[in-house]
Amino acid sequence: MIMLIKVFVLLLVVYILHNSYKKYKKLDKNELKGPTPIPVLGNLHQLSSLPHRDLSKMTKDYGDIFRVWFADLYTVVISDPVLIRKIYVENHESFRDRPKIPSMKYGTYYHGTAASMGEDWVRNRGIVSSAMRKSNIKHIYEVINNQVDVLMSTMKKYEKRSEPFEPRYYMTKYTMAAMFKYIFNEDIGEDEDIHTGEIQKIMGPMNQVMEDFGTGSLFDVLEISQTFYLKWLELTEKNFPLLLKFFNGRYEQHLETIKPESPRDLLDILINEYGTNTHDDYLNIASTVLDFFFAGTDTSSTTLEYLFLMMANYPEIQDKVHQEVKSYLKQIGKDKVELNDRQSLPYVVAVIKETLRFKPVTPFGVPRSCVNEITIDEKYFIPKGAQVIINYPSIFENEKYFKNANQFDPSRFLQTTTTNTASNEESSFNSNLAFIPFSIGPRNCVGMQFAQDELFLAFANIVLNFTIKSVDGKKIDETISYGVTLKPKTRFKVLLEKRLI
Ligand code: HEM
Repeated sequence: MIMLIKVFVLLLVVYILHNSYKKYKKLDKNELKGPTPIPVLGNLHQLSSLPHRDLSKMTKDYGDIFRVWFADLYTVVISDPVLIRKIYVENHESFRDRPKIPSMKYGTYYHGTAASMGEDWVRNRGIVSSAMRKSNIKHIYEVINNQVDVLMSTMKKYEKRSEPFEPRYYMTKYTMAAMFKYIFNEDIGEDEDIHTGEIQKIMGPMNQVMEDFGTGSLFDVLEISQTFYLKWLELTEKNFPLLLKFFNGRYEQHLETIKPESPRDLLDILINEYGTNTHDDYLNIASTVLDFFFAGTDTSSTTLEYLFLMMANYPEIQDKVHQEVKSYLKQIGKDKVELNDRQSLPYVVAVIKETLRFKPVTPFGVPRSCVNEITIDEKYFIPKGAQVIINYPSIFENEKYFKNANQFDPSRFLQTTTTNTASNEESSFNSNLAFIPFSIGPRNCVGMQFAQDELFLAFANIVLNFTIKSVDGKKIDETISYGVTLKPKTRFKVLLEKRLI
């Protein structure tokens, strides 16, 4: 027994020595600065329940680009838009991959859009971008527009009954129903309960997956446990199989009824583009569909939830939005906002942008990985395999780019100075070079346009029709809680009053 303990202690000492050597050895003369790590945990012990805040504080000590150790994962944190451009745009090829950690691998095995790597990603991204173009703007618009009608009808019922309305529930339903229609050509009834109907079949397991390993697990970033953790997920994790089962039902139905020459929805287009010959084709289609649900529902619905919160807390801004929409529609003789009205409603767009800035939903976006060692600007060395994350809240709170950054002030987006080098689609939205909620470069958010359309149509029509007020006449708590998305800590309700159009 004593012998056994001795062997164990010896192994532990060797492990800690080896682990420390890895963390303390000098990598390069241009090595990034960062807080001193401890063996095994690295800097994890320095992170609280709001890690983006802790990393923002570290920016003050170590600069706009620094390194932290998430246990054994060397991580580069960037908080400066100029550096992000150098990395994500000018050196895109060196940073286009995702970290090879169990939670990224499990489930999709690096298939689809969000988790694939290298040339596979180039092909997948090409297919999904082309599929989105083929499903054409008019179709996407119709999908979203119909969901706005359903939403307005529901909200009117709440308003008539003077019953408090819960934005989180209905904004989830709105973005989920839009996704169901866009991907499966499937209608979600106005009366369907998201906790018991079709939506729940995907949302339940999806939320559980995000809760279980979406925000990272120690086993994910400890080298010694990675193989075991992946195996453990494969053997015990129950939600991803449920997601695949849900997808399979739709996939089989589509295969039986598809007419390749007239695709009905995104799934038909993906089947046409990938084909159905190999298991890889199947995994790419399944993963792409699940990526859209994971990346494209909670992000948009949480932003809409924040829009309700901000409108209730800033009634004068809400009135200004209403006035802009109302007087414009009066001029052109309409009673509903459509997508082609966007150019004529700059304040509506400014309020959406300011909400994305003031309450960013993705604290770190989706992490990237460095493919080959590289030195940026001849002074920032990034080793091969390093994880790279953007600290979005830190950029959006930077006074250098956003004056009076701690104030909710949509008017900052009315004075536009285009000083960036982004693509046309990006630069028309990112009028301030630091305003990059959808990331930048070739691997930015593929659903950026979809999200903007969803937000614009819902928000403009809501504020046109209703006054949003807090239930008790006081300000609603603006505190956030950390997760895959940053959400309002309190699940709030609002009162809706009818506006005279
Ligand atoms: C407010 C809403 C949204 C925000 C703030 C947002 C933000 C982001 C960010 C920051 C990334 C990471 C990009 C990178 O690696 O640099 C991303 C990726 C992605 N987003 Fe969005 N997103 C939103 C809505 C959507 C929607 C509606 C969809 C689908 C229709 C979508 C689909 C995706 C996909 C598939 C990726 C992975 C892209 C790739 O790896 O090539 N997102 N998003």
